[in-house]
Amino acid sequence: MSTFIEAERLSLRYDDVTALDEVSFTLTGGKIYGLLGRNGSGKTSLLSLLAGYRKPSGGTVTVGGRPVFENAEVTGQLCLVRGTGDAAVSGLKVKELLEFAEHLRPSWDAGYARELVDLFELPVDKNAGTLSHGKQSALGIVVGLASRTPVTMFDESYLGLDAPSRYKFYDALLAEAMAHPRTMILSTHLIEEVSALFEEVLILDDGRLVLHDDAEALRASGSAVTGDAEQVDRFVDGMRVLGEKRLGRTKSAMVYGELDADRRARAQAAGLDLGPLALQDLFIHLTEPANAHQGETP
Ligand SMILES: Nc1ncnc2c1ncn2[C@@H]1O[C@H](COP(=O)(O)OP(=O)(O)OP(=O)(O)O)[C@@H](O)[C@H]1O
Repeated sequence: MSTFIEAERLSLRYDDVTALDEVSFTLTGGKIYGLLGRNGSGKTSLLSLLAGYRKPSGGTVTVGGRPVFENAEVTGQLCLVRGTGDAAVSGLKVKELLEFAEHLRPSWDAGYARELVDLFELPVDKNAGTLSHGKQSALGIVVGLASRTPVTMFDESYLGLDAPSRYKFYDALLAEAMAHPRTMILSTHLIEEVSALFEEVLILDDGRLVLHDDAEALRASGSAVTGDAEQVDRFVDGMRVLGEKRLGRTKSAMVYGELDADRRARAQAAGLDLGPLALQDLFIHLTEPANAHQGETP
């Protein structure tokens, strides 16, 4: 199935709350997409529309050119894992829940599911609803990965996972994306941890899409300038500074825009380090109330 995803002026309202406001984008598919946004920015709302869980209040969303809502041919190819999964309400044992997931997904890989169950040390005979928060998240991740659906979405699936388990998830996701390329969308606000996985990034703010771009291009769209605070201040004077951090006499300033050879030589002469822009800094800058809704560039 083609996983070309197209949203056209997509809106979702809950009574008087506009959760998504005329969001438009095209995802060509076969990549790992990062969906970023602060709490309440509309990430879950957008994923529920992409998964066909809800009907848009306005606009359209299609996968492979076909509308998603109430279209079983399309929704059978999609898997959305929400937060800690839906394990708590199922009343099923872990192994029964996995059998149920297998029954729903023609693309399910049972051998891979067993490997992941071992990786996350899930007790298969335990009632899924009695698992710890983190283990329920891990179960959701197993369902999402082993489903091998052409479009797989993880809505803040790291919730409750401890750091070692989160890194197991990131490693498994990357290995899976390389071995079985498919469209994966991850919503998160733990940006620094996962940003290296993203090939494209979408940032929502207050129900609007404020940025959609290639992750590499974003990292290259600016620089982190680090060194002696006075030298940094002198160097960035007149440039567009997205954010700053200071530790004692050392300062790091995130600047937007390409640095030409002359600027780079000046940085070197002043003993300053130049690194790529961190997606997290761009995210914070774009979603700060003072900077909100200013279009597709920082
Ligand atoms: N069922 C609902 N009824 C009414 N309002 C809702 C409902 N679900 C979400 N909202 C509202 O819609 C807006 C977007 O919420 P959404 O859950 O999509 O954001 P989010 O980016 O996923 O947030 P978070 O990171 O906190 O999970 C918020 O203002 C939220 O309060």
